Amino acid sequence: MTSTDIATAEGRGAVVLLDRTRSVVTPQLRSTVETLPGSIRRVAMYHFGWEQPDGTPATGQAGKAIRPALVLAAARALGGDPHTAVRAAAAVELAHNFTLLHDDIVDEDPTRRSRPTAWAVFGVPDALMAGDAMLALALRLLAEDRHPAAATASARLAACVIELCAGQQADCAFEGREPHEVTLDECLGMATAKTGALLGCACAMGALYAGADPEQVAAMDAFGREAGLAFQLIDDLIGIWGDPECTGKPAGADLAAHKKSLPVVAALASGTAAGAELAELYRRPALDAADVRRAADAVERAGGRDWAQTEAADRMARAVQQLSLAVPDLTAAGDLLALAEFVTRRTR
Ligand SMILES: CC(C)=CCC/C(C)=C/CC/C(C)=C/COP(=O)(O)OP(=O)(O)O
Repeated sequence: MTSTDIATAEGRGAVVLLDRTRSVVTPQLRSTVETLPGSIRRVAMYHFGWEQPDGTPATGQAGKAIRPALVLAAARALGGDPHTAVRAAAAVELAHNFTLLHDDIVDEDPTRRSRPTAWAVFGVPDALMAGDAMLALALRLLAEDRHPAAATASARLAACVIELCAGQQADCAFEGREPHEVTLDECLGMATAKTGALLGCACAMGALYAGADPEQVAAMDAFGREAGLAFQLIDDLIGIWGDPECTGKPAGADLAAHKKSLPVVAALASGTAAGAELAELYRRPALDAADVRRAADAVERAGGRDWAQTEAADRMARAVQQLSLAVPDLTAAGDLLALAEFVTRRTR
């Protein structure tokens, strides 16, 4: 296999690139997860869709693999060999899945990737421990990697996970505040930490594995963060208006959970009558299906949906600007551009 086989989607789009990434990274990911002991292994194998809860084989969705694709594509864009970054790509995906396992517990989400969440099947303690073990696996993969960039990449991933935890903590703290008390700037900062940081870290790790200089690594990180914020904005729109067939979650799930997502906070901050209507709905302890539809309509009328779409496009423009600092000849960065474009037009 050549480096072209593993990280290029030129002319074929991000879907092909993500497929190729999964075909290269999944064997590393799976063999790493299979080293886990007993019931922790069982939970992790179920979470990735490789096994049923009883341990029999399954063919469920394992995730889109956006972050490992970014690692490989960033390495390639800067002249590195993506094959040398496969462990790093698997490490980033493990860290991402640690956050998903914990996030589902915190949010009490019943479904992920169109099946019951790990905590809903195995209970909170087992899902919690499987998440912890996944993070340890990520760091072990890097510790055992003999690539010269592995130690720096490991420190970067650890710092990123701390930032993710701070972002998640801020998100939880927002839930306990009155609707109008959360500002849009606070919310953008939270989303950058909770989501943007890991996409930035994935790009920076790819750059490190390509032997890039510190300025290029920083620009790659900034590219990933901006693209990550666009990704979160689209995720928030999907959380309100996503098709349950595609998302595997009930319509308006984020509104029913009173989430102060970016379109919601933009609507609440709009000073419009629709924003006030939304605030009134959010003060109710529980929203039925009709309330959820009214809340979605209020977000739209208050301009939250349009704002999020415009902001996502703006963040993508900033991402491309940063990318051009890391890779002045953007024709070498076609895969990264394809992935960035993919995250803003995805439906799940
Ligand atoms: C510390 C802690 C618990 C932090 C929580 C961070 C967190 C879960 C942020 C949300 C990020 C996000 C949009 C995930 C979906 O990714 P995706 O659509 O790429 O998922 P996939 O892998 O299923 O495709």
